[in-house]
Formats: sequence, C-alpha cells, structure tokens
Amino acid sequence: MRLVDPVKGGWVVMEDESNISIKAQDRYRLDARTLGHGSYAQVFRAAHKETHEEVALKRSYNRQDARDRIRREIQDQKRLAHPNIMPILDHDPGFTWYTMPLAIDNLEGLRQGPDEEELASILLAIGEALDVAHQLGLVHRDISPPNILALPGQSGAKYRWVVADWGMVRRPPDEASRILTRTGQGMGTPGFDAPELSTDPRKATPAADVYSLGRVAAWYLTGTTPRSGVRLLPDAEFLHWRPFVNACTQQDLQMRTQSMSELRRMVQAVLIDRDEPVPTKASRLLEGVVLGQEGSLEALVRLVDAHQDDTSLYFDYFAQIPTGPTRSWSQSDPERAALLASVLARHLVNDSWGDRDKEYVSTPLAFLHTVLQALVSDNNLGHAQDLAADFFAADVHWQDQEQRRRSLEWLADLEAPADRAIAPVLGARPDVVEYYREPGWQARSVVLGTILAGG
Ligand SMILES: Nc1ncnc2c1ncn2[C@@H]1O[C@H](COP(=O)(O)OP(=O)(O)OP(=O)(O)O)[C@@H](O)[C@H]1O
Repeated sequence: MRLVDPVKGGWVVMEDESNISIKAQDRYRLDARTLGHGSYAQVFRAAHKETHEEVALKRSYNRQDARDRIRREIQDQKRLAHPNIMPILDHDPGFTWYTMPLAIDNLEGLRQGPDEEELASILLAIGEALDVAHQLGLVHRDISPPNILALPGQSGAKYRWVVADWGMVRRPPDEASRILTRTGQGMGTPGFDAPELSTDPRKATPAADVYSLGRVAAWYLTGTTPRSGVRLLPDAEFLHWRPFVNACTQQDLQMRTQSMSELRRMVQAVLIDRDEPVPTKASRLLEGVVLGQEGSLEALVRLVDAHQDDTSLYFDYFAQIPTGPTRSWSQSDPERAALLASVLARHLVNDSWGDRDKEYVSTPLAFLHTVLQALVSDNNLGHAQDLAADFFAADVHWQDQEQRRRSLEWLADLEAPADRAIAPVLGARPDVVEYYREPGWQARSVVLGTILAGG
C-alpha cells in the first residue's frame, strides 16, 4: 500500500497496516465504557498493562477512511511538540490506535461563564500552538469548543488547554496523501467552520483556524453557538472584544486576520483596551477623531453608548467631536446619533455643569444642533423629531443667546416636510414657544411662522 511519510515527505511504500498492527488490548486494559466516539474513532479510558498508567486510547473504526484519518492524526500530532497540543504517548505501529493523556473535559463542558482572563489565556495558548502547526504548513480546520481539551494544569494553573482531534488537518500541497477532502465537501463544526471550507477545504489557509478561534471567543463570551445572520456579540456587551471578534471572523478571507501571531497581538490589545480608564480612553479616541484616525469615531461612539450615565464623558468628550465628523456620523448612523444626542441633551437639563466655565455650554448645544440639522437635511425626520424635543428643552434651559440666534435662523429656513415634523414638538412646549417667540419673525414655513411670530 502506498503511504506518505510526513517527516521525510514524498511517497514511500510501507507494509499494509494490518500486518504490523498491534492490538490495543495486547498492551492496554480498556474500560468497557467509551469516553466517547466521533465520526472515525472511539475513545476509551485505558490502563497500560505493565506500568498501569491511565490514559485515553483512541481507536479508529475498521473502515479505510477512518484508518486514513487516524493515521494522519497520529503522524501530524507527533510532529507538533507543543505544550498546548495534545501529545501522543504511544501508538500502534500500524496506526490504528494511539494513546494520550486523559482529559478532564473539553472547553464546552468546562465553560462556567464569560471569564475574560480565562478566555484571553486560552486564546493566547491555543493561538501559539496553532502558530507552530501553521509554520509547518498544517491547518487544523476543525477548531471548536469540543476539540479544545483540558489537561491538569501545572504551576498554579487549573488547566492546560490543548488542541486535540487533528484528523481533519490540511497538509501542505507537496505532502498531500490520500485525498480526504474534495471540492464542495464541507468540513469543520457548524457555527465554527470558516466559509471557504465549504467550497474548497483543500485550499484552507491559517486564516480558516483564525476564523474558528474567533467564533470560539464569541461563543465563550455569550454562551451561545454562533448562527448565521445573528450578531456574534450583542450590542453594548463585551465592547472591547468586538474589534477582535470582527477582525477574526470576517466572511471575506481577504478582510480577515491572517495569522495566529496577529490574533495573539489583538488579544493582548483587548486586555489593554479593557483596563484603560474611561476618561483616558475617551481622550485618546477624541484625539484620534480630531486627527482623522480611522475607527476612532466609531470606538468613541461605542464607548459613549456603553456609558450613558457618565455625564462627564458626554460633556467633556462626546460633545467635543468637531462639526465635520459629527455631521457625517449623524448621516451614516442616524438612529444612534439621535439617541445619543438625546442622552447628552438630557444630561444638560438634568445634571450639574460642575465647575466648568458656563460659556463652554455653547459647545454641547452646538453639537446637538449639528446632529439635528444633519438628520433634517437627510430627511431622517422621525429621528429628528425625537431629538428636537430634547434639544429645545436644553436650549431653553441654558438660555445661551448665541445658540438661540442660531436655532431661530435654522427654524426660519426650514421647509416642508421638515417644518411639519418640528412644529408639533414646539407646539407641545409652551415654555419653548415662549423662549423663541419673536414678534415680526420671518420664516419660510407658514406653520412655524404662526407658532413663533404669533401670527
Ligand atoms: N484525551 C481524552 N480524554 C478524555 N476524553 C477524550 C479524550 N480525547 C477525546 N475524548 C472524548 O472522546 C470523544 C470522541 O472524541 P473524538 O476526538 O474521536 O471525536 P469528536 O471530536 O467528538 O468527533 P469528530 O472526530 O468526528 O469530529 C469526545 O467526546 C471527546 O471529548
């Protein structure tokens, strides 16, 4: 039978495995109950007959494809000496079974909640192990919570996490042996498998493992198996993990994080990001917005969204976003812009301005007005109506004459249908009408003229 020797590479002729195989029972006492079974093998608890060492013994089913898989698993796993890769302790010279340390359980069974420290240490360890495999041209292709097993930990660590189940591994093209995968034949675990594996798994790159590990991270944080069409991480939760999960799980291969070393760098950045105090982070992001750094505005908006009770975050950072970016953000994300601007307006009405100089209140008022103008000019009139009520209340509350003049100028220019969206908001607040009313005031809109000029 023709088989590949992965160490030397190339094709070599070896004896048929049935001639050189040793039965597992000749060397080990197998527990009658299995630890479990997969698509090509069964796993038993077993004890060595002489040393009495307890191990897990994986034995392939008596089918050619199953034997091919376990042979591949043994050969590749043996090459991968890394503390976070399941070691092969002993194996049949004919490659029909092997032994490994007994695992406590897998990640699926051991997850107790979203422990971010634990997640980061798992990602760093598994990422490093997969990097070693990738350097050898091996792509696992089936990273999922059940394939990440826990061995007893050392030096104070509870567990040593290891990547197991290397039966789906993709070898470099020059080492390809019997074809285990064909174009169009999907592989991996649903919810965790990279999209490109369903078209041509033979072309899988390290980015396929990056994708799966990114999905594992999302699963770990939420406790739910990823499903297509459902956001991996819900809004406003684990915000600091979102850039990491997004970058790793891009459907488009070109847009995705390509390597495990990059993935590991991002995990470290997540922890730094998480531990950075909110004002420091807000200040850094605002500076990024002013300098036009990509992603800064989005990150600042996410921060503000996640801390809606933080008055100083709204006054000192959010409201300081310059007019240009404020306008374009309000046009590209009108719903969130209206919502967060309303939150700022309510802080202006309900909360203390503290020891800030009173004249600086013109900045948040102008910011609110910019959002409102952008919503109206883009015909987002429902959102504009919602924000207008809070904006007018803040304007009246602060009585800033400069802002009053700008508000009136803007109202004077409003035309249909925007005027009909704004008029009822004014009509509902006699104090607002009173504040803006100006005899003889001229407006394009008849309805606004009637309300504010008194006739
Ligand atoms: N070293 C081990 N110690 C304890 N249990 C193990 C060990 N290795 C595997 N198992 C358990 O044995 C079962 C079968 O594992 P196996 O790797 O054959 O299949 P699978 O991953 O479930 O399926 P497939 O290989 O088809 O994807 C799993 O439930 C796994 O948790």
